[in-house]
Parts: sequence; C-alpha cells; structure tokens
Amino acid sequence: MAKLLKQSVKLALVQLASTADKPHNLSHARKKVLEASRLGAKIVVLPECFNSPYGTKYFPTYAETLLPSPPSESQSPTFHALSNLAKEAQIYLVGGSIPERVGEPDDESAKLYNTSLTFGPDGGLLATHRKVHLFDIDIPGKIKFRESDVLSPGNKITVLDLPEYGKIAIAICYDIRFPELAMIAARKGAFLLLYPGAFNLTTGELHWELQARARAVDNQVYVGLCSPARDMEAEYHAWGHSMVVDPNAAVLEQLDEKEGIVCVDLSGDKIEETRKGIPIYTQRRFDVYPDVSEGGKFEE
Ligand SMILES: NC(=O)CC(=O)C(=O)O
Repeated sequence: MAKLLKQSVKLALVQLASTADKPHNLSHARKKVLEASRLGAKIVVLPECFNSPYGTKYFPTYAETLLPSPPSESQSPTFHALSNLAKEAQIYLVGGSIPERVGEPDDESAKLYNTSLTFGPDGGLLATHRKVHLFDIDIPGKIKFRESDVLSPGNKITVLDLPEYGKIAIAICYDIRFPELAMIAARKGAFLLLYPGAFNLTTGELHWELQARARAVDNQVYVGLCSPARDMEAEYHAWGHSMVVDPNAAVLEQLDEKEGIVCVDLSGDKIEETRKGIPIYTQRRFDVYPDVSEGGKFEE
C-alpha cells in the first residue's frame, strides 16, 4: 500500500507574539517564518488570528476581502504577504487564520469568517478553510465567548495534496473538538491534521493537549496545534503550548506560553508502524456503526 507520507518532512509551528498593529504582525511573521525555513522546515504554520487581536470586536476592523482570488493588495495585504513569503522561503505556508469579509465594508449584509489560507512554494493559493464550528462557550466565572455574534461558519472540510509529501487537513481551533471532521479527513488519506488555534487559560489547561492527542490516537496520524504566544496585556489570553503529536499520541515537542518555534521531523514510516502495531484501521465494524468518512463536504 502506498505510504500516506511519501517522504520525511520537517514541520514548523510558529507561536507568534502578535499585537494590534497589523503591518508589524505581518513583518514579524515574515521574520519568524524565514527563521523556521532556515531550520529546514518545508511546512510552516502560523497561529489563529495571527495578524490581529483575537476578539469579536476586532474582527470587522481587521477583516480583509479575499475574493476574487487573487484579491488586490489593498483588499488583502495579508494574502499578498503570505503568498510572497511562501515563495521566498520555498515552503508550504499554512497562514494561521485571519478575519475574512465577503461583501463591502459598509454593507450590513456582508459576512465575516475566520479563514485560513495555505500557499505553495510557487506562491499560489492551495486551500482556503473557513472555521466550521464557531467558538461559542459560556463557562460561568471563567470565560464567555461568542464568535457567532459576528462570524458566519464555513461549510466544508479542507484536505489538500502536497505532491512531494501527501495529504494534509486544515481546520481551525474549536474545529478540533469535533472528531468527525478529523476522522473524515484522516480516512480521506491525510497524514497530518493541522489546527491553528487559540485556546485560553481555562480550556487550554483542560483540553488543549488532550484534544491534540485524542485526534492523533483516534486516527493514527500526526497532529499539529499552533497557538499565538500569550500576551497578558491583551483581552484574550491565549494558552500557547503549540505542539506536535505523533500517530501514537506521543507529544513530540511542545512550547510554553512564550513566542517560539516548534520544529520536528515527521517520519514516513511512523504512521505505518503505528497502524501495524495497533491495526484499528482494518478492524472497524461498519456492520455495527456507520462509516462517517462516507459523508463530508469538500471543495467543489
Ligand atoms: N478559540 C477557540 O476557537 C476554541 C477554544 O478556545 C476552545 O475550544 O477551548
């Protein structure tokens, strides 16, 4: 059987310290992504909302128009910065996420999304993922957050093929809590599930590592979670702790809350070795329960 991951590849997660200054965030992201590529990374990931503060009141101000593709520089400076950076570094760049606007800025019916753009080494846009599950939670005395007050949800699963390596899946933060999405992507052949994400001091402690390891062990694939660095001056305190988990659910590398880069080799053999040892992939009982990977909406 063909290997899911065709050859070893270095993956880097850039846990970026972002500010309220978008041009600064973009140039700082460039510096750190180039640093990651000098470490040998060929797939580099940025955090959720890497070019703005994370909060519903900020999304309309920071939102960029991404369609038509490619948008003009004034419609989306971030699109162009990421595209140029992927080309300059000759990498696959998963551009975390940014607030996206569909419609005119002064149009009340315009929609906003939390959107991730992925570019290839030639600077071309390979994939767009809009956060499917919006982060609406209310834990009394701890944290209340309602993305759905301003954002609309995406409606598809994002799996893309990197010709030299194989398929990867991209989803955003709260999406990780919905195992169906990960399972469908993995059953479609993804060797790596990537989640730019910004858990917080309540849910981070409880669930960040647990969710990463759970999605890895469920699916016997690599999982990468890329958070912003924590800024205690900001309104939202990100958990940090960007990490890569292997197909056996072992944490390969994890940061603390400060800015940094996780850089690890993903092995072409590890997935096969894990699945050979614990062969859940061939032991599923679709005569007892349905195969969720038979469903799912992908890019048309
Ligand atoms: N920020 C998120 O989308 C999700 C999160 O913080 C959590 O699930 O916890």
